[in-house]
Amino acid sequence: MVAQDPDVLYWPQYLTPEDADQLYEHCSGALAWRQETIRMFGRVVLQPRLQVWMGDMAYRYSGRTFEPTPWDEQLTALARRFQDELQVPFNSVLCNWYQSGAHSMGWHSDNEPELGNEPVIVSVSIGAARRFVLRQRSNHQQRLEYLLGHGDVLVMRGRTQQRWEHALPKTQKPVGARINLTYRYLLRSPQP
Ligand SMILES: O=C(O)CCC(=O)C(=O)O
Ligand SMILES: [Fe+2]
Repeated sequence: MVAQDPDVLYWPQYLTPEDADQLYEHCSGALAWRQETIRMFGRVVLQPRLQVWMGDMAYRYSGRTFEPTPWDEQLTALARRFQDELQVPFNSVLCNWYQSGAHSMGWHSDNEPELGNEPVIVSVSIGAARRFVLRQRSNHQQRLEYLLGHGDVLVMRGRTQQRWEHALPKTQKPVGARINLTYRYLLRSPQP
């Protein structure tokens, strides 16, 4: 079998609009959202989004360690659904809240060593639709783009994190708020 490159599954409206509405209400109200700082080129800057790291272990990226908040019941139920669907375990979820078009996520790969070689990352989108873009590391002209809407799920797996980067670009257009949940499996806690 030829390996998919990138290996991306896209399941539009995986959640019904009603379930997605309910999940949005729940997440926006019940999670302990924070606007975190990270170190970028030696400077400490606020991230252009709110975040919650949830799960069994701490997570380390961009020079910071994030201690987890305990599992939420609804987000645990979703993790079980994805485990059944994809036959791989998930023990963490990074929640991102983009409150306007000015909130974004820059180019990166989810390639921290704790995620292992070929991580399976499941991304759930709720709220306003936003562009999600992938580009090949070795050729930035090679791109793939999805408009991730309310209830959509996108899965990245195989060598996608090794060979591709992804981003959620800012937009000047007036857009509503969007919450994104990315389920991951951490092999171990980060090494100090
Ligand atoms: O918001 C998104 O769709 C992307 C989130 C993402 O790439 C991440 O959390 O690593
Ligand atoms: Fe990512």
